Amino acid sequence: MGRVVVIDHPLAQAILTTLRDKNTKQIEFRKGLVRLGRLMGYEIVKSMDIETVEVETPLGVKAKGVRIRDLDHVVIIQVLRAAMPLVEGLVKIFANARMGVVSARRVEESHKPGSLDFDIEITYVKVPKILEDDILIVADPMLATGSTITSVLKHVLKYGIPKRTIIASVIATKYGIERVLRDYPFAEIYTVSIDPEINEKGYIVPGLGDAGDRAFGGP
Ligand SMILES: O=P(O)(O)OC[C@H]1O[C@H](OP(=O)(O)OP(=O)(O)O)[C@H](O)[C@@H]1O
Ligand SMILES: O=c1cc[nH]c(=O)[nH]1
Ligand SMILES: [Mg+2]
Repeated sequence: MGRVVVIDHPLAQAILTTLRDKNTKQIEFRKGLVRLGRLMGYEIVKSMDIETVEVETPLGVKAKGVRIRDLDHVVIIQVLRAAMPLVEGLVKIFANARMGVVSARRVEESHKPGSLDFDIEITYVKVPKILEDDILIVADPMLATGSTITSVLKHVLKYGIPKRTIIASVIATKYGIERVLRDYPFAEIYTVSIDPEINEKGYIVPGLGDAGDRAFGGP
């Protein structure tokens, strides 16, 4: 069942503020995305099923604890290229995840007057088999028009239907979210902010600029 989670933890909001700042340089920008990936991982874990277990400590006594079974069933897909640092953070939490990549590009020339949407060129897809117990996390820091993520999901879900489908984004828009949930009503969108606008070039406003260019130093 679809839902939207805005991570309002002050640390996440502070890191996002650094990312938005035009004076933040490449290395700090990438580090910020890594840190947000880790925080997003914590937030996603909060929604996972937990079972109670018992272990024996070196003192020979029993201690009650928990096990998060879902941690063994995570599949992470990174959308090249801007998702790479975000995924570096996510795998610190989901160390055992099976992983895949999709290379997607917004075709800037496809932007038509009167429509926000872009055609998406997908040039490489490598996705592991997705099983019914899996939690699928598709990472892409920017969810602007939703053109990219809807195209990516179309490809990825051919590899199997998971128990949950999570989009891990940093900034989303209302337009993009509605588009994703219209096509994939079961999707769960995690984000740090929902920004109010998309400009005529398809950039989120106020946004943070071009995430790929800022993380990797140019187009
Ligand atoms: O919701 P949308 O309107 O589709 O926009 C979001 C996409 O735009 C950017 O990709 P871009 O094509 O710039 O590739 P890059 O990550 O390599 O820079 C970003 O990384 C998202 O994938
Ligand atoms: O604002 C935006 C929109 C899409 N992709 C980006 O990198 N930034
Ligand atoms: Mg880009």
